[in-house]
Amino acid sequence: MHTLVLLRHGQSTWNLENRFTGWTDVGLTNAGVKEAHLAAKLLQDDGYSFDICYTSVLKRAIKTLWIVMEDMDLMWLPVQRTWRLNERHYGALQGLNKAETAREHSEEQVHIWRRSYDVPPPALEPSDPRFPGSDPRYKNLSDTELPRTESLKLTIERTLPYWFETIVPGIQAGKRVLICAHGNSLRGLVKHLDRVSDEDIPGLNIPTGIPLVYKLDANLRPIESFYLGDQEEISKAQAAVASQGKA
Ligand SMILES: O=C(O)[C@@H](CO)OP(=O)(O)O
Repeated sequence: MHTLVLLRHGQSTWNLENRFTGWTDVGLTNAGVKEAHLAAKLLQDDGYSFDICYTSVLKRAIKTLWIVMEDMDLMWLPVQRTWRLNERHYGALQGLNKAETAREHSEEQVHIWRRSYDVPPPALEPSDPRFPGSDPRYKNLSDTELPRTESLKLTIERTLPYWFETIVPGIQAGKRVLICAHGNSLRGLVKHLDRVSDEDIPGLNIPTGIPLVYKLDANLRPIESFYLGDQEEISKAQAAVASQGKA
């Protein structure tokens, strides 16, 4: 049996301001830092440890991972950063307040943009400063890889190749893996692991800073999965994420 832990970064400044974030590289709030410390404690108290960590190239996930590694005295572990674990690119919605957007375009429309499987938000123009084309961290991406917007489907299409080519061989070789990433890049991974249907995926919300443990069989099929911590608080945190798109 293999153990895999998924962790969404702690609360970011734009989570707090309820803004569509996507590839915008915002930092953690003090509450987000606390969440990362608590995640480390939950992992340590239950005896988890890791051999390798994966994260995105966005500082809210990297910083969360650093805190967890430091608290667990695992700062020596190898860390691989990849744009393929970045948050889904939110296109022209990046920076807008979710509740204001719901008031302007309706809650139904915002729910479709946030949670539908294959409807991408409005795309950015390449001349838009939010387009990642001139950011040095993405200089090796091809024109087709550089997103102007992403649905969950498109996010999964760039995340899963990394999962299969890089992460899976490590797990199969017996490595205990921690993936510290984002709400929607992790929703894509959970959709794949749990075979969640396109119809059911809108109902899946991943809270910030709470370790999600998967026990996987030899074929990497889930035997069980569970969040660490107070289950009532976790349900509340999931409901709070779902309601961020209310007017
Ligand atoms: O804004 C975002 O990038 C994501 C995660 O914070 O939001 P949502 O939960 O609305 O997909």
